[in-house]
Amino acid sequence: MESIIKVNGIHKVYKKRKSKEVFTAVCDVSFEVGEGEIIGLLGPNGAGKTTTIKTICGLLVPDQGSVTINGCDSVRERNKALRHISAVLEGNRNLYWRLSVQENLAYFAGNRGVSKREIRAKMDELIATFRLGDKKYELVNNLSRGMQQKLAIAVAMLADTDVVLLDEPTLGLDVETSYEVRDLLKQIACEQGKTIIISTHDMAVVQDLCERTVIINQGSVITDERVDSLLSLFKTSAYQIALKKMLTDKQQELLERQFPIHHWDGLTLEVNLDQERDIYKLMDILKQNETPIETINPTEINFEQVFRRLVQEGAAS
Ligand SMILES: Nc1ncnc2c1ncn2[C@@H]1O[C@H](COP(=O)(O)OP(=O)(O)OP(=O)(O)O)[C@@H](O)[C@H]1O
Repeated sequence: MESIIKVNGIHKVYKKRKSKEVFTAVCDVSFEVGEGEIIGLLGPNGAGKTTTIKTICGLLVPDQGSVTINGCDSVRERNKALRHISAVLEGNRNLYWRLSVQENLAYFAGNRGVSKREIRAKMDELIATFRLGDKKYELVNNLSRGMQQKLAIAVAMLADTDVVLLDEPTLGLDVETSYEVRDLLKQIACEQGKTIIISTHDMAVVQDLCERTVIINQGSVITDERVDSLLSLFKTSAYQIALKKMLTDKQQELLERQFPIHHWDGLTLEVNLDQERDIYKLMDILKQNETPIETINPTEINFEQVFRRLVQEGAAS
């Protein structure tokens, strides 16, 4: 697959104006994205996701390294590179709140070079796709956060670029709207073959939409893997154990020190184990503590657990 985005060892340092302190936000980040690929850019708060996205879309200039979009350098050939990109940064803030849905679309269509002949058809198509028909004349200010977010994504689709960058597209949305936005993104990705980078904390978005994930922690890439391989890598090692009696705090602490227990719920605990033999070790400890096991079941691991584990391992190494 041809790579349309190449991020080559980018490094970004922020300098605080007053104290002159420097802070390395991103350090030697490299990854590539193939044409039509959807990747999830993940990481805990402050990991460097937004800095990476802003560097890709030319809003920040890296201190070292480079980004190329379709072979164009994002600094030296900025305008040429940016022609390929649309971005939704910080959600609905890129909209005019005192204009209606339709007026926003018309304004941004003109702004992004959609020809006068095409504007009407393009607006109608996006209003239908994003199910904004009954809000067409509503001021953005009066829309719900979910509607505003849908409009922000629709605006990003106006220019019909090959690459779409989405920073936290489902942030602050209720479950239902989050599903709807996910479905719309899936539709756009499948039907239009766009290359999409989604920066998010929402693991369901990654599991549902992305083929691959680049995980950043403390400014560096810790994983660049297909989502399905990450899931199967950890699959067999997740267990749910139901106990017949509660553990004392001390026993619980002892177990937590030895095993990556990610969930306690009264008599049930969920644990991810590196090797099958660790389950016997854990059973042994429970037996020594005279805590009988009611049931023990391998569980289907979800992407959230995979992510947490990778970040914890990264922090520990
Ligand atoms: N303009 C700035 N000046 C100084 N430090 C900054 C600036 N912007 C970001 N940082 C710092 O750089 C680090 C990376 O920030 P960034 O916004 O890229 O992280 P993020 O992964 O997007 O975080 P979040 O998920 O919380 O949005 C953070 O520690 C942040 O405080």
